[in-house]
Amino acid sequence: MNKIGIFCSASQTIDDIYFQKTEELGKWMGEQGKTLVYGGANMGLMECVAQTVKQSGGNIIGVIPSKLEESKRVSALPDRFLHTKNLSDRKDIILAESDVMIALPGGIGTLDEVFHVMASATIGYHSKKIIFYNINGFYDDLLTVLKMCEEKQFTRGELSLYYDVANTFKELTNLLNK
Ligand SMILES: Nc1ncnc2c1ncn2[C@@H]1O[C@H](COP(=O)(O)O)[C@@H](O)[C@H]1O
Repeated sequence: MNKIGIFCSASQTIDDIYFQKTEELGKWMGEQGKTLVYGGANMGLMECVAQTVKQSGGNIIGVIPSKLEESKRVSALPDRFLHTKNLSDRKDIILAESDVMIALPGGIGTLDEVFHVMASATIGYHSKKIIFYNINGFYDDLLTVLKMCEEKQFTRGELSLYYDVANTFKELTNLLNK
């Protein structure tokens, strides 16, 4: 798993623990020579992971829609940019470029990306997984809702076919090393 897609918050005002855990992941990715594939913005956990991947020797691909390019929120860190027309094709390009994807804590943008990846897997477009990095139990409530959908048979089979959960950094790197 060399190319790792990351979906994560663009917010600057979240608790410091999310930045610390993101830095730990970015450092590991750089040291392992991994490539980060992400949304390419210079904000929040996105810029944080890109900075630490870069400092530790990894490569970075930023996938950036034209509307965001106009907004001056584009990071200077990616080694390569892939330009997209809109948010929808960006999700497909991040998916196509990544071997596996991680959901760090995030808001509506992150959740949109995660659900796009899982929904397209359920109908056979691909067989790549999302790993929820459950820092501080951030995804506990969402995971409960997914389980409830499964128990009430609103899903086609077990959703755990499409995602894994890492509650610790060790669990995350074990999944990435599989
Ligand atoms: N301003 C943005 N620039 C680039 N990418 C963005 C931006 N806002 C959202 N994204 C994408 O969505 C998530 C972050 O959204 P949150 O609502 O903060 O979770 C990130 O993975 C970007 O790909």
